[in-house]
Amino acid sequence: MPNTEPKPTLHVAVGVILREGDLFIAKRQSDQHLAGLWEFPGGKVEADETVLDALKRELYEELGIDVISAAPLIRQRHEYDIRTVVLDCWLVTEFNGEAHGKEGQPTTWAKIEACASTYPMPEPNVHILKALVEYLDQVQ
Ligand SMILES: Nc1nc2c([nH]c(=O)n2[C@H]2C[C@H](O)[C@@H](COP(=O)(O)OP(=O)(O)OP(=O)(O)O)O2)c(=O)[nH]1
Ligand SMILES: [Mg+2]
Repeated sequence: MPNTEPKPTLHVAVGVILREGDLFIAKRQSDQHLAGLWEFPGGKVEADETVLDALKRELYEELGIDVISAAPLIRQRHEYDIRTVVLDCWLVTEFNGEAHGKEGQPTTWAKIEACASTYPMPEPNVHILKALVEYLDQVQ
């Protein structure tokens, strides 16, 4: 029978964490949507939160870091078969603590060029990486 449930839209706060040219990425776990792909850490924005609040909460919960400085980079919408996501991506350039996978997820610092190739990523992340490279070209 076809699924007639309306497709949910998730608003997701996403942290593009940059340190000395490398990005901090995490592997999605086997029980998650898009399992096995590498992502920029983050998670759903709750009803009572700003995106920045959600970003800070998620990066503390997932990586144990305190965000000091972050700025909006791109908002990328993508339709999956089971859901639509609105990825509200922020560039994080200053934080306290040593980022690590607090929830047992594999993590690594990766070169920008290795993201989405050596480390396979979800489709919309290609647009996020493009926005990052364009932004860095402007400011450097
Ligand atoms: N965090 C994150 N999610 C991404 C990225 N690219 C991408 O398509 N997504 C998708 C995967 C999921 O469908 C959705 C995030 O929702 P989720 O439900 O997995 O979020 P979560 O488990 O991390 O959230 P939470 O329970 O921690 O609040 O966004 C990305 O780079 N980072
Ligand atoms: Mg998450």
